[in-house]
Amino acid sequence: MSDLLEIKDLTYRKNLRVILDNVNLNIESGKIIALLGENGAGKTTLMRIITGIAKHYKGSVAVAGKEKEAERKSALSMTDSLKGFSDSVTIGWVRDFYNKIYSDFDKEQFEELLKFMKLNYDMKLGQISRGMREKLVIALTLSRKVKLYLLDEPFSGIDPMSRKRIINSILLWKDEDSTLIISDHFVNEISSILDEVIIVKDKTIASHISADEIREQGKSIEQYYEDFYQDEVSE
Ligand SMILES: Nc1ncnc2c1ncn2[C@@H]1O[C@H](COP(=O)(O)OP(=O)(O)OP(=O)(O)O)[C@@H](O)[C@H]1O
Repeated sequence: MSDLLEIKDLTYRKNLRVILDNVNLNIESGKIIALLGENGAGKTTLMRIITGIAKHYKGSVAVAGKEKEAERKSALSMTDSLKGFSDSVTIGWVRDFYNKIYSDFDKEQFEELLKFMKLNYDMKLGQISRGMREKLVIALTLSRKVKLYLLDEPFSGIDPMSRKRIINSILLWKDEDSTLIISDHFVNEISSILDEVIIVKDKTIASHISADEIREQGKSIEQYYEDFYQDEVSE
C-alpha cells in the first residue's frame, strides 16, 4: 500500500535561491508528527508545497496517491491565516464560508471545537485577540474530514494553559487513520503526543525518526532536536 504522503526528489527555488534541496519523505496514515527546524529552515515552504500553494518545484508530491494540485488540496487541511477575510465578518460567517467551499466540512465538529475553544459565532474577526484567532484557525482546520492535517505553528499566540488543553485533546479531534503534521518551536509541549519527528536543516530533511526511537536513545525529543543545532550553538 502506498504512503499517505510521498515526496520524491523535491527541490524548490524562490528568486533563484534554493529553499529546499532534494527532499525525500514518506509518511504513513494515523500519525502525529512534529516538523521542526529553526527560523527560515523551510517548514512553511514545505507545507505550502504539499498543499499546492507553492508551485514550480522539481520532483513529485503525492497525498493519498494524488499528485495533481487540485486533488491534493481536497485531501488535506492546512491552517489558514484568515488574512483574506474582512475584520467585520463573524465566526458564524466564516463557518458558513468553509461549509460552502469544503464538502468535507463537519459543522457539528466545528460547533464542539468552538465551544472547547471558548469562542462563539457572534464574535467578529476584528474583535478577537491573536490567540483567539489561532484557536479559531485550529477549529476550522480540524473540522474538515481529511486524511492529512498540516498545522503551521498553530499555538504560538495561545496562552500556555489553553495550549496544554488543546494539545492534550488533539487526538479526540482527528480520525484514527488521519495524520497530523505540526510545525512548532515549543517542542517540549507537544512531545507527549508525537509518534514521529521530522527535522528540516540545511535545506533538506536532516532526520525523520520515530519518537520511540528517540526515547530508546535515552533522550527527550527536545534534546534530540537541539543536538542537530549543537555545532552552531557552541561556536
Ligand atoms: N515569499 C518569499 N520570497 C522569497 N523567499 C522566501 C519567501 N518566503 C520564504 N522565503 C525564504 O524561504 C526560506 C524558508 O522560509 P520558511 O518560511 O519556509 O521557513 P520556516 O522554517 O517556516 O521558518 P519560521 O520557523 O520562521 O516560520 C527562508 O530563507 C525565507 O527567507
